[in-house]
Amino acid sequence: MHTASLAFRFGLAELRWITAGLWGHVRWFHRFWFVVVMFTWLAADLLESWKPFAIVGAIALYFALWARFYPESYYRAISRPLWRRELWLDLIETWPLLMEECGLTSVVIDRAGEKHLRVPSIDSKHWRHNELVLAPGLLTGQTVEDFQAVADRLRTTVGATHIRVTGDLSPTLSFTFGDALAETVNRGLPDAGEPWDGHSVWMGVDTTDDDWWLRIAGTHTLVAGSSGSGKASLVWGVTIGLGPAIARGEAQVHGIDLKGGVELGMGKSLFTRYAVTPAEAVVVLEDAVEAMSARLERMAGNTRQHTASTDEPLVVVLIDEVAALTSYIEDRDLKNRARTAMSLLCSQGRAVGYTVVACLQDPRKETIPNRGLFTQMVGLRLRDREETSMVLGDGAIASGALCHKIPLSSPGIGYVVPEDGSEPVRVRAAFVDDDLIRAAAERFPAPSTIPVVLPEPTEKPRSSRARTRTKPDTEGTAS
Ligand SMILES: Nc1ncnc2c1ncn2[C@@H]1O[C@H](COP(=O)(O)OP(=O)(O)OP(=O)(O)O)[C@@H](O)[C@H]1O
Repeated sequence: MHTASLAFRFGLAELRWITAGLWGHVRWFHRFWFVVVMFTWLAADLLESWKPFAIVGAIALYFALWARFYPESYYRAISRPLWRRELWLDLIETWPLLMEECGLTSVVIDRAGEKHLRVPSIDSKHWRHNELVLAPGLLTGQTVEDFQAVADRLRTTVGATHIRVTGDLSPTLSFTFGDALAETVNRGLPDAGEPWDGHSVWMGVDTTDDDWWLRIAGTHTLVAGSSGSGKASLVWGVTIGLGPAIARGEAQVHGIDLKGGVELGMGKSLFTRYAVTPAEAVVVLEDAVEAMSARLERMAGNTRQHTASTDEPLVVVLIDEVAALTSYIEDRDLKNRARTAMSLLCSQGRAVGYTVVACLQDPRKETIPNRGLFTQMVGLRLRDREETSMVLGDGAIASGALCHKIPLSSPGIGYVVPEDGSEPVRVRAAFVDDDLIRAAAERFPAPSTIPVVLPEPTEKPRSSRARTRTKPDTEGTAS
């Protein structure tokens, strides 16, 4: 009895699915359902048979079953092309109105005094996953900036979730529909035997649902994001992504955690060097500068580009909350030494396999004076337009990289501006949980660690001012 009731409920659920599928088809074909019904009716009448209805019904049922049991192939073969076509037809129908409403048309008066509305043409169009990419032709006197200025109006009218307006001489409009980044992406443990290309690590997905690979070697990366924006996913994404290379000795990560070890402590064994205080951090940075200089000397005249190997590994200096080192500490000497060492690493380390990945919350010039030496920027959620501009630049904002518009509910989402200056890419970093960090630390420990040895405190030479102040005292004693 119980089994029969279960079977009945299962059958009912299936029937509901299939009916929904059939209804979906009726909706898809709503533009010409009348024609289908008329032709079927006509055929049935001519043949004096019910068979045409049965054939049309069977075809609809076939598609409904396909959608039910093979939804992915159905989506690729049927729903997506139909949806794209419908959207495109709507867009070209409303394009002149859209251009006019956004102030992108112009009026010309011919010799007879008649007014003619001129509308930017659509010179080309293609789809890239869920992105519709259009290349409108500019009217005389128009610039790409004219399109960038009304980007948000274009986006909302078209019904897209995001828009990027890029290009120097002519604009390219990329409308994103749906959000491939809406769902959290989870990171898994990399395969121990996974070969490493020596350059990049997998970090998550981009807006077209492609893999996002962050370049690490040959570039210095600054990650900026407000509190809770998901910087930890970046920090651990880089470290765990390099895990197999760390375990093989092809990469070393020197971890500097200026939150006192709260962030990096859990995966300590992944780091070849590990520092939690400003004094230790400065030792790590200065030692890295020294080793980098030695490598520079070794490479001079032999090769111009470093290749990561077990003899000469890629060294990633990973700094969480870098402002605590370059700005917030009171010890001026440490602050200046840290700034100098970071500047040297950033200006000379790229070609010889020394690279810096630094995270911070506040991207102002005062907190990170050597910001300009970072060649690759990742902007997560930021507080305002000004902060976005500081991290990614005004050009990226105009192209649609709006870090200050990333909602609080989307940690890990951000924009990357690669060092080649190409267009900003919207990305979502894969989420890393504590269990994964522990598992990675266990599976990919650094083959050797180098302890951070603080120099013995030396007595400071007394300044002339100090001497002046003590003089009356001495004199007083003498008298
Ligand atoms: N990539 C991600 N996908 C989904 N959720 C995430 C992601 N990264 C982080 N989160 C969630 O957001 C919360 C805050 O993230 P995280 O600790 O990384 O922020 P943060 O920028 O490092 O903040 P703070 O600077 O204050 O330490 C986490 O507890 C986690 O639940």
